Amino acid sequence: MIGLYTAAQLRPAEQQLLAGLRPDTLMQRAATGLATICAGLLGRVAGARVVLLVGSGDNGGDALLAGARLAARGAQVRAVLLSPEGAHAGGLAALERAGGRVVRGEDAGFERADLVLDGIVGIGGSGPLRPPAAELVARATAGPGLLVAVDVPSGVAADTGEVPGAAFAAQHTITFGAVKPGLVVGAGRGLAGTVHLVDIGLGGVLPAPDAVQLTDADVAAHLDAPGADDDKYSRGVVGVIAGSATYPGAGVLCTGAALRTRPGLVRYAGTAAAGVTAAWPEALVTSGRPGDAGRVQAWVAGPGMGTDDDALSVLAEVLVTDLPVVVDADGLTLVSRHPELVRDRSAPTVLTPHDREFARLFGDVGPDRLAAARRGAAELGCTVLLKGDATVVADATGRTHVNATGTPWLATAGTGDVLAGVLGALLATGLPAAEAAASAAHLHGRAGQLAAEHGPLIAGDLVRRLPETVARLRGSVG
Ligand SMILES: NC(=O)C1=CN([C@@H]2O[C@H](COP(=O)(O)OP(=O)(O)OC[C@H]3O[C@@H](n4cnc5c(N)ncnc54)[C@H](OP(=O)(O)O)[C@@H]3O)[C@@H](O)[C@H]2O)[C@@H](O)CC1
Ligand SMILES: [K+]
Repeated sequence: MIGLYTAAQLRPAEQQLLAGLRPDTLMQRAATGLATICAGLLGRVAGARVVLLVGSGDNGGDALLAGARLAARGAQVRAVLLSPEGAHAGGLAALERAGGRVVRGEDAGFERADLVLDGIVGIGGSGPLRPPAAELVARATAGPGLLVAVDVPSGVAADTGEVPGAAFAAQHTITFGAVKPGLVVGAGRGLAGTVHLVDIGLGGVLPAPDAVQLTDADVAAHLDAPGADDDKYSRGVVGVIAGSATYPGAGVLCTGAALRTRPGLVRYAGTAAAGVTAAWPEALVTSGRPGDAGRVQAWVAGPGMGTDDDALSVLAEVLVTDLPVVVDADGLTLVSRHPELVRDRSAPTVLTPHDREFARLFGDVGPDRLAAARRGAAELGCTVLLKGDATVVADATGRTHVNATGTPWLATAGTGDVLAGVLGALLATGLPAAEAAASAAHLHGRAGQLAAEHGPLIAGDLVRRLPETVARLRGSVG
């Protein structure tokens, strides 16, 4: 698991660690890591042209100290100071001792730079990047140099990923102590590039993280192979309510995804029964009501089920049970009209909205996607899986996951139906709702990445690739 930490969590941890150390120890560690990674990115340091963008806080100090190390190895380092009187004195002295130069913006030589290091603002930033900084960023990023952000790309809110104005669009972000949420979620994710974490020794003093990202190993732990004592019932039976006689596709995809994730038993109830059974003879189907389907351990309800009164009564029948339920797509539209169906439940419910569905349920998502998912989960006492470039899962206690897998190719019809089926299969095994939802998002993203290796993908490709995805995840942990 990778912990994500806000500035308010990091600062006291840094102070606690510093209590037993020389005051500049952490900055020196940060700068050493920064210079080492920049050197690796440059390949050849001697003669490389490096430009530093330097704000007046410690973020600028990091850039200056790393620049000094690169200059000492023969790089031609120029520093542009946004506020000459405020620049970090120790960093400036070190840079000049190593042969680096302070220049005006117009003399920076951005057009010939090999690497631009953004030390304008880090976790101390607030609000949109001010005009002088924004203008410098625009000029620096128009050149050919590799764009590397120190700790956080300037203009990105470290805690949330909000980007309220201009920002440094980094190809790499070298971050210190812990990954910040803003590097992996929301608009900030798209500006951070590849994130490199430099250990500055905070490990023993960090509190519980603000949010976490699952790794392949975390998810593989939930995908164990059947044991000798397992039968088709003990693996968790999923019930699927999706699709219709006219549009059976959602039922076919959702049922297939559930079968391909945990091939135990999948029951289908609804008017797409004939289409589902034609595609998946392994599923047990009924064209009747959910109550006619037989016993299940979890329900998935919603994809393509419609939003009329019949659909509402079917959804209500499932939501009054004391079983875990995933509500997706049309089911979410119905819940937005009847939130009490979810609020009154005591068994776990997972809602899986995209932004427009979320807005109908809880109001606009806004720029802080972590806060939005938590707000929705608290409001209805459920787990919210907010789909996006980086899907966010929050439960009613505020525990939050940010998904780390996926590909833009997943933005195609039917992939949500597949995710719902995967999630239902994991929920039916008895996993807590938040773990099931976060693991499903991870697995779905990995299936998308695998399918995309073979060219443009459609939702059915995800279903086909699920067994291999599961095998790879399990294989990755030996
Ligand atoms: N703490 C530690 O132990 C360690 C910390 N480390 C490093 O320190 C960094 C945090 O340093 P920090 O606290 O000095 O804040 P920082 O990010 O440099 O920002 C302050 C500057 O930004 C400016 N500014 C603000 N908003 C702005 C805007 N919208 N647009 C433009 N400017 C804006 C603000 O200007 P002012 O408001 O003062 O005029 C001030 O100049 C952290 O990210 C990491 O890199 C590492 O070395 C590891 C050890
Ligand atoms: K920065």
